[in-house]
Amino acid sequence: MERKNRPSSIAMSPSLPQPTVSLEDNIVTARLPSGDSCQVYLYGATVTSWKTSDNTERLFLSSAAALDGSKPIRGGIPLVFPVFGPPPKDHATGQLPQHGFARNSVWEFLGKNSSESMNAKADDTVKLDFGLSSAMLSEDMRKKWPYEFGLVYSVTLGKGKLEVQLHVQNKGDKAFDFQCLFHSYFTVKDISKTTVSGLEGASYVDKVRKVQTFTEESSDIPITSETDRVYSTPSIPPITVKEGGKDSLTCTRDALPDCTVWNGWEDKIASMGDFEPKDAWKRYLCIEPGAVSSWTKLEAGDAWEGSAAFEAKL
Ligand SMILES: O=P(O)(O)OC[C@H]1O[C@H](O)[C@H](O)[C@@H](O)[C@@H]1O
Repeated sequence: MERKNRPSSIAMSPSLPQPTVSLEDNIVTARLPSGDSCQVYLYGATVTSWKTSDNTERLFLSSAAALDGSKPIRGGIPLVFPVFGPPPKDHATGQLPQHGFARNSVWEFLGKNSSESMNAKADDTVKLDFGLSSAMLSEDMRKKWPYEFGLVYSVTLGKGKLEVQLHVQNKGDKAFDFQCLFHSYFTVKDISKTTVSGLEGASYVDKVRKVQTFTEESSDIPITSETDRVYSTPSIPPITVKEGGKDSLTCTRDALPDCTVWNGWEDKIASMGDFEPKDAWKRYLCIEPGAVSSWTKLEAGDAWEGSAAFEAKL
């Protein structure tokens, strides 16, 4: 018997606009139907751009940043692993470069995962995964840090939001210590009208005042001179950047007890060859969530995960 084409009894949901993701010239670009977008270089898995739907660039990127893989990218979100700052000479990371090797290694793009596939109504986030393992390091770097590891770095773009998450796995047969941090450079309109709240009561190491430890007394910290502080906030409250008294960005954290607040101010920025334009110290602030005030020990076979979510408010 001849079968007639009949309209399907299953109602087809109208197709929703989807996030787009492209990989071109070793740069991954993601865009949401809302207009939010981000860009990630495979070099360092460095997020170099995060734009919200109003087309506002939320990350500061130096116009003199090396984007050719010759040195870490100045601006965006360089990833610090397995050591923050100059490595202590008496530690297993002692031979590594400042801030480790993650920001100057070429990562692999592992693919995207949009929320649409899990929930047909949601088309407003896309997760980009990047991988780096010991086998991908140069021989020189493997000698300097001879541990077997696997990193998965996930960057999730949402409406007005960007979340970064690092998963660290010890794939070898000996334990290792690490530190990690998201070295995020945010744009601000005017540093003299910018304050940071959420750190009252936290202890901090002040690198400008020759590495002394203090307790933060201010509920709203103004940035009025060179600032380079590593705050330790075990209770992990949200941190808020305010501009002209209004919330412009919030940062919530998971498993990251520390946060560096850095602005090099006029003289230090003048001495940094890859930081341009020279007056841009007035228009950026680094808020760097991480786990850096002590070492995280990862036993053979164990894994660890930490994340930070940034939400644009203005
Ligand atoms: O020049 P880099 O190695 O990228 O470091 C830039 C800055 O990173 C962190 O914020 C440190 O706390 C600062 O002391 C350092 O100056």
